[in-house]
Parts: sequence; structure tokens; C-alpha cells
Amino acid sequence: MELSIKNISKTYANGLKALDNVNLTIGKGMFGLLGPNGAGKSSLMRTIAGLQAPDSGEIFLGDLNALTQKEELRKVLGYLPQDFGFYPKVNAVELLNHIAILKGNSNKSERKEIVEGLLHQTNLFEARKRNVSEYSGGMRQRFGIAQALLGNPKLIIVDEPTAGLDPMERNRFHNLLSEIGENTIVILSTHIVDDVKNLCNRVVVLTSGHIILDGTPKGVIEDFRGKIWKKLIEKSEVEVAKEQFQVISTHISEGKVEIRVFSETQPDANFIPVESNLEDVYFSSITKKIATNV
Ligand SMILES: Nc1ncnc2c1ncn2[C@@H]1O[C@H](COP(=O)(O)OP(=O)(O)OP(=O)(O)O)[C@@H](O)[C@H]1O
Repeated sequence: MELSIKNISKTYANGLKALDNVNLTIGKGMFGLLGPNGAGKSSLMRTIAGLQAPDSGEIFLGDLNALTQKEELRKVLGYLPQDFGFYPKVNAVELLNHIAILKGNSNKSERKEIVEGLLHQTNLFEARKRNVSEYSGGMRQRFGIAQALLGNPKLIIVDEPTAGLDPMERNRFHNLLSEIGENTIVILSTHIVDDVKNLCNRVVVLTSGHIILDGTPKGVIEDFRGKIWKKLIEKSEVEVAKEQFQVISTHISEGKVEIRVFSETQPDANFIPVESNLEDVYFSSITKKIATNV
């Protein structure tokens, strides 16, 4: 089954065009959607989840028309929003059971089995009697996945799931997601490049509502091979360098600044070539976009 997004555009009431003719076909596995703040990622996720209507375009999940068959979509969609906002003062078992009923499961013993299975899968079984409102950030995220998995979804959308998680929780969350990605379409929307590098078999970069990069992490890194350069400069030289070169990142190193630059050819004799990584690719593509917008 594939998710097919065709010519999706969205302009908000204030005139802001958040999505500009987005086209994507997404198959089983982990799909990484990267983009800076305000790129349109959440707008796209909400549109796919049926929470807001686009101005134009079509979205199909297999044969199902996601924009018109909303009830049917809800049954096969798992959605973990950026922020749940409110957690009721009930324990995890009660809340999952309640959500399972809302998703249409009317068989009590089957529900019990499914809920317990999900609590085990998300490592929350020990904490199942605690109120979800008292969970830590990582536990909430795992609870979010548990609720998203109710009803055996065919499509799972997770919007910036690891922001604020400590490395161990993040790792746990990654393992859980990649397990799920083995037989489901999982869309991971984030601005954390490492999450995509570690997990996804496809990466798409969105800026200002446009797709500016699409490929496998390996493939897009390969495309940038030989085009990323670095040089150590003084702090006082950074501003000039930014005017002169397409600087994609700066790091303080032993009191000086290491700049990484995108360039088809060696920018000057003091630059040395470096192995490109996904972060270079991401920052090059978004800075290039910004540069051409000016
Ligand atoms: N309801 C709304 N009304 C008006 N403008 C909106 C609305 N929702 C989002 N926007 C604007 O649309 C653009 C895209 O926002 P969106 O939340 O989709 O981006 P994002 O890529 O998810 O960003 P972030 O990483 O910060 O969550 C932003 O400029 C945002 O301010």
C-alpha cells in the first residue's frame, strides 16, 4: 500500500502559503520529513491526518480517498501530534482502553489483550497504573506511540517526537519506531537530522512549503561528495566568510571557528575537503534555498 499526495497546496487565512504544490508517493518503511521551523511540516502532517483541508490536491492511502473518506481514514491512521496539550488524570490502561473504544473496538476481552500488548511493546507495562499526566516526557512519547498503534494502523504519523527526550529515551523511541516501520508506512516529521539519518530509508526536505530534496540518506550524501569544504578561521572573520562563501555551519574549535562550506570547487587554497554527512546536505540545501530566495 502507498500513500499518494498529489498537488497539495494550503494558504492560511492570513495569506501565508504553507504548502505549495506538494507531490509525494510514500511506501512502507520509515520516511523522514525534515525542514526548519515554519517549513510547513506540521501543516502537511495535519492535512494527511485529515485534521485540516488543503485548498487543492488529493491524498490517497491505497484506494482510500483520505480527504473525503475521513471515517475510514481514522480507522487506519495512527497520529502522534507535536503536542497533545492535555493529559487527563487517568492511568495508561484506562486511557488506552478508552481510545480503543473510540477507534471502534467493542470487544472487551480483545481490547484488554491489545492494550496489554501495547503497554509491553512500549515498555510502559510497569507504569500502567500511573496517571499519564504524571509521566515523564519520554514516557508520554511512548504512550503517544501506544495510542497511535491502536487498531493496527496502515499509516503512522509522528510529528517531532524526540524533542526534549534524553539520549536513552530517544534511543528507546527510535527502536520502537523502526520496529513499527517494518510493516507500516511511518512518516517522521522533525528538524533533528540525526533522527532521520539513523532511522529513515528516505529523506525529504521541505522549506517554505516546497520539496527541495528527496532521496535516500546514502544517495543524497553521495550527491554532495567532494562539495563540502572546511577551514579554520578567526571569530572576527566569520561575517566576511558568510558573505563570500555558502557557509553551511560554524563550530567553535580551540578558540577558532571551523566553517563548513558548500562549493562545487575548492573555494580557496586554505579549504580542505571533508566527508559530507546528512547534516551538511540538509544545511546546504536549506541555505541554498534561502540564498536563491533573496
Ligand atoms: N493556523 C494557522 N494560521 C496561520 N498561519 C499558520 C497556521 N498554522 C501554521 N501557520 C504558518 O504556516 C507556516 C508553516 O507552519 P508549520 O507549523 O506547518 O511549519 P513546521 O514546519 O511544522 O514548523 P515547526 O518545525 O516550527 O513546527 C508557518 O509560517 C506558520 O506560522
